This record gives sequence, C-alpha cells and structure tokens, in this order.
Amino acid sequence: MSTAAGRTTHAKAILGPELHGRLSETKVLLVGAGGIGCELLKNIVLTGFGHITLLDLDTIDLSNLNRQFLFRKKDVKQSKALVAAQTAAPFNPNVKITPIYANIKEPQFDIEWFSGFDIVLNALDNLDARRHVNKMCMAAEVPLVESGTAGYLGQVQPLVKDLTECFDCIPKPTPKTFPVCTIRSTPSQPIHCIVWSKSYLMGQLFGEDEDASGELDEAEKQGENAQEIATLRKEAQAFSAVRQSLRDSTSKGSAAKMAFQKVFDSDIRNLLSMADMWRHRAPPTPLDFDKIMDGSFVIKRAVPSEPSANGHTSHGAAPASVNGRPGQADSQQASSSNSSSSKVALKDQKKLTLKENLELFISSTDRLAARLQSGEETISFDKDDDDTLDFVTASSNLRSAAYGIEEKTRWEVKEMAGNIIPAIATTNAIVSGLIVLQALHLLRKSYDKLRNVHLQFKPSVPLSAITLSTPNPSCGICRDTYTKVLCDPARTTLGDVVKGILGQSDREVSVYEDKRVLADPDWDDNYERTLESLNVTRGKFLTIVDEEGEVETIAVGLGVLPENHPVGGPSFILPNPLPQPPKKVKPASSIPPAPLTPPRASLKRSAPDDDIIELEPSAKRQKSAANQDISSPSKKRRLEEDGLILMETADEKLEDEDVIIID
Ligand SMILES: Nc1ncnc2c1ncn2[C@@H]1O[C@H](COP(=O)(O)OP(=O)(O)OP(=O)(O)O)[C@@H](O)[C@H]1O
Ligand SMILES: [Zn+2]
Repeated sequence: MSTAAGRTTHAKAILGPELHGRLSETKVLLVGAGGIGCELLKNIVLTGFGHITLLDLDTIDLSNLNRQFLFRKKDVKQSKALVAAQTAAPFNPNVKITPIYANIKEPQFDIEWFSGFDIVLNALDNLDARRHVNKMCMAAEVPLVESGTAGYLGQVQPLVKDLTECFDCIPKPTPKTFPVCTIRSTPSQPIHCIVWSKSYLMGQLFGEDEDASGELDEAEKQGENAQEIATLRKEAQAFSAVRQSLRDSTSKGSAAKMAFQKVFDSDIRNLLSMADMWRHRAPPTPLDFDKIMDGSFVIKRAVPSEPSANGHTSHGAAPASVNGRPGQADSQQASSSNSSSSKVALKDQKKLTLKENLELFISSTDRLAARLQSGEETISFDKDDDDTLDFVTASSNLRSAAYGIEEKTRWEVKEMAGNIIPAIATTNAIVSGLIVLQALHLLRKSYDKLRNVHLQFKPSVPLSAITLSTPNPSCGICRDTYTKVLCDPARTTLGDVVKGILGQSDREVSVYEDKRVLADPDWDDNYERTLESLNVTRGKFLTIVDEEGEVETIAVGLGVLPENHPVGGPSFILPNPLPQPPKKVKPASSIPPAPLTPPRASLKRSAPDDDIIELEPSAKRQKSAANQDISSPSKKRRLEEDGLILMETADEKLEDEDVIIID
C-alpha cells in the first residue's frame, strides 16, 4: 500500500481505534538488534508503535546477514542499532526511532531512564543482560516481554512486577559439565574429546602456565578414582617440556611431533597401565606418529577384559582399522576414495582420514607455535580463529580415533566446540510475532490474557501457551521494594542515604552493593564515607536488608540530581513518600530458612582496605525448594544457559495449555 492511511488500515481494524491511537504515543524500548531484534523492530514499526528506542552494543557481522534482514553487506562493521533504525524508519513515516549504540548495563540507563518507557522488549542473547534488564524493569515498574530462540525452539514470557513471576523468580540451571575423568581419561562421545581439546589441551600447550592441580584436587574430593587422579597429575606435570619446545624458535617442526607423542602415545600408555579402568570399557589404542604418516598404522580395537552386566561396552568396540578407515587394509585406497567424494563435499564438511588429521595437527600446532614465538602470550580457543579451530578439530579427532569414537568434520567441531545451535530466521520471526501479541495484551492491561508461550518441536502442537505464575515469594529481585535517590555521590555519604530512607524507623539493617557488604548493625564505619569513595554511583543499587527478617528488602537505585538542581543545594533528594516495605512472607515450612545475616565474626575488621567484603545479600540466598530440580536436556543447553527454561519434552505438562487466541 502506498499511503500512510492505507498502511494502517489493517492494524486499526485489528487493534481497534483506541489501542491503535494509543500506540503512536507509546514509548517502547527494544534491547537487542540481532536475530529477534531486527524482526521485532520491523513488526512494531508496522504495527504502529510511534516512539521506539533501539539499543544494541554490537556492530554488524557478515554472519548476521542470513537472518538479520535489516542489514546489507555494505553495512558490515556499522552499529546494528543505527543501521536497523535507518532501514526500518521508512516502513512507517510516523515512527520515531532513536538508536543507541551502547551496552544496556551502562550507568546512564538508570531507573529514571527506564521509567520513561511504557514497555520494554528484550531481544537479547545472554543471561547477564537479560537479568539486568529484568531488574531494571522491576525497579522502574515497567512491563517487560522477555524472549529467546535456539534452533527450532523459542519462548516468549511477559513479566510484570507483583503480578507475574519475574525472570529471576526461577533460578536458571547451570550449564552442563562433564566429570573430569570422563574428559581426561575415559571419553565415550565426540563431545568429550572436543571439550578435552579446547578446554584442556589448548590450555596446557598454549594457555597460561598452570598445573591444573586445583581441578584434580577438587575431583579427588568429589570421590573420583585416586589412582587415576595421580596418573593425571603426572601427565599434567610432563607438559612443561612440550610447552617449552613450542615456545622455542629453534625447535621448528619437532614440537608438534613431541606434543603428539606425549598426548596420543605416552599419556595413553600410562592410562592403559591402570588395568581396573579398562575392565568394563574398551581400552584406547596409543597412536604411532611414523606409522600413521607412512600409512601402515593399524588400530586394533581391544575389548574390555570383562564385559559389563548388559554385555555392552561403554563405547562400541570397532573392528581393526587402517589409518582410521574400518576394514580397509589399503590406506592409499582409503584416502583416494575419500578424496573423490570430497570433490562434492564442502571442505569443512568432509571427514578427514587419520593421516589428514595428523597433518592438520602438525600444521595447526606449527601455526600456533609461531604465534607464541612472535609474542602472543597465550592462545585460547575461539571458533572464529582458524588456527585454534584446526587444532581442536585435529586433536579431538585423533583422540576419538584412539578411543574408537566417531570422528567429526571441522564444521561439526565448530558447532559443538562453539556451543552453536544454528539460528533459524523462521523461529525468530514467529517469536517476534508472539512478542507483539503479548505486548499488546500488556498495553491493554488484559492481564488475564497474558501467556508464557513456547515454540516447540512438536508438529501437532507447535505452540503452547501457559498461564503465568505469580511471583516467587522468596525471589531476591522482584520481592524487593524499589525506590530511588537522586544524588551527587561525591558529596553524599552512605549514612545520608540509608538513614534518610529508613526515616523514623529504628530497624537494624545491613547494607550491600551487589555482593559487597558495606555496613551491618555492629559495623557502621562506612556510613561516614561518601558514595563515590565506596564506588557506589549512578545506576547501582544499595540493598538495605532488615536484620530481623520482618520486612522485605529495600533496593535503592542511585540516579543523578536533576539538571535544574541549584548549585550548592542539598547533595541528595530522597523519595517522597519514603518506601514502606511490606511484611515479609514467611517461606513454606519445607524450605530451610536461609541465614538472615552474614556471619558476624567476618564483619569485624580494622584495616581500611578490608572495609568491604563479598557476600550474597541474605535475602537473595533464599530459594524455593520447588525451584531446585530443573533438569536440562542437552539439546536445549544453549537456550537454558541463556536463562530460558523450556519444557522437558514435547508431550509434557500441557494441562495448563490452551491454544493461543489472537485477538
Ligand atoms: N548488554 C547488552 N547491551 C546491548 N545489546 C546487547 C547486550 N548483550 C547482547 N546484546 C545484543 O543482543 C543481540 C542478540 O542477537 P542475536 O542473538 O541474534 O546475536 P548475534 O550476535 O546477532 O548473532 P550470533 O551470536 O548468532 O552471531 C546482539 O545484537 C547483541 O549485540
Ligand atoms: Zn522474581
């Protein structure tokens, strides 16, 4: 349609004239101009939102162009927020888009700033920024729509202070980890070899000179096999000669062979000497550098000395193979048949032979060694650094060959090592549409229509909409009573703020900034100090915790004095009226009460630089028992790391489910 009137006809008919009229006045903050953000910006511009602030800290990368349709090749390296705003503004002549190229965590984006919006839409990709925006929205009492996608999965969650759960009401599961011994001596899956290579071997050869003993001490405490730990300790110490050789420019060519022989031959022989370890699992085969190079290497897959109860080994015992090609006696034949198929396969998607992996190991080790010799102090894995990706591909595949595990292509290694789940433009588009629907419910205040919507891999019910839960009474974010103090931190003391906020109340309190304890009832030295000297400045929160646990915590957001504040006027402005935190809801009896105060003994200090200690504010340590057992199926790992909890399986808990009603 060519005219502005024509452009809005449908939106007006669907939304009704009242809401449609209001949208042009609505102030929306969109955080993130990536995969979801670009789609969402296009949607809200076309829906008729009139005042959009778009914020993103990043510049456009070539790899964004396949799904971030507001960007073109010429825009690479430009600010995402600026280019997205320029591209989308002409979609609606009545829209005003304010792009900001910055990190949302910067101090100028304080409570006051957030309060200027009617609604906030998150299109972020990390837990830290999501948690930050959640807290700011709770503090400023601005409704927020949270979202995320991972491959075919997606989620949209509207969050309103005091009405729904906030983003932090449910603790997020920690990323999946593997036991040390699985990674270091008994891998059974390709991912174990990849993690070993990128997190352990890279560190040992090219990282800081550390002996990794802390990790092994911890593993021993956790009850992992003591003899195995002792072997691993010896193995770690023996890295120093290889490290030196890699850093020595006269050892050209020999360092890679030395590293190979240590890691794929002698370390494996050491492990094999521990007979117990291989009773129920197939033992690895030490690799022979020279024989692989001349094509005569034979992997004889041994079987465990005792089959396990179900008759299976922990990883399949493959038949003998020559240079990594099962059942092929002629290695030349193996590599030539492989190279003919590789003509059609893309280079990165081709599985390498054992010899090709060894050659890649040598060349990537040489390249990384040359970088160390020319002054780079440490090198760690980066999926976009070809040298490190080649090294991790080659070394993880060599380890896989030794353990009879399937090898992976460079492309697959990049995905697995970089924790990459391919981003799918369609998923982002669906989720962006759902965000707008939830935003419209919020703006209408149709709270009964709000839903937590999941896009799931279930063809019969691709979308499920779940009724929202009420806030978790133990949440350390949305149960706090938020207020703000405008001040000049160079002239305002901690005591000015805390005593000012408490007013007539004689409650005993502890005061925190994030995890730092600044004061408690027995220790008030810092009350005399200025906020600036305590590094408590604009955008930060002072948390005032009631020692008796009778009333909820007060979180004081610090802002700046207004521009028209008289010079020489008071150094701070308290809120009026003062905050009145509600009585604390007692946790359910099954939940052990969290300690309400930090241990007293640790709070007594004399030296001035001891004036601040780090602790979790007690109110934040309470967790509901019901929230403790969230499991994390590996397929969903990335999304969960990003803080979105998905349903376990597609068939799961749809009692609350209802079909999304688009109105
Ligand atoms: N603290 C933050 N402040 C502002 N913007 C942020 C912050 N954290 C993340 N972002 C932005 O959120 C967007 C998330 O988009 P998306 O998940 O598509 O990531 P991407 O970086 O574009 O793609 P990929 O990670 O797949 O390469 C990114 O543009 C990123 O710059
Ligand atoms: Zn909460």
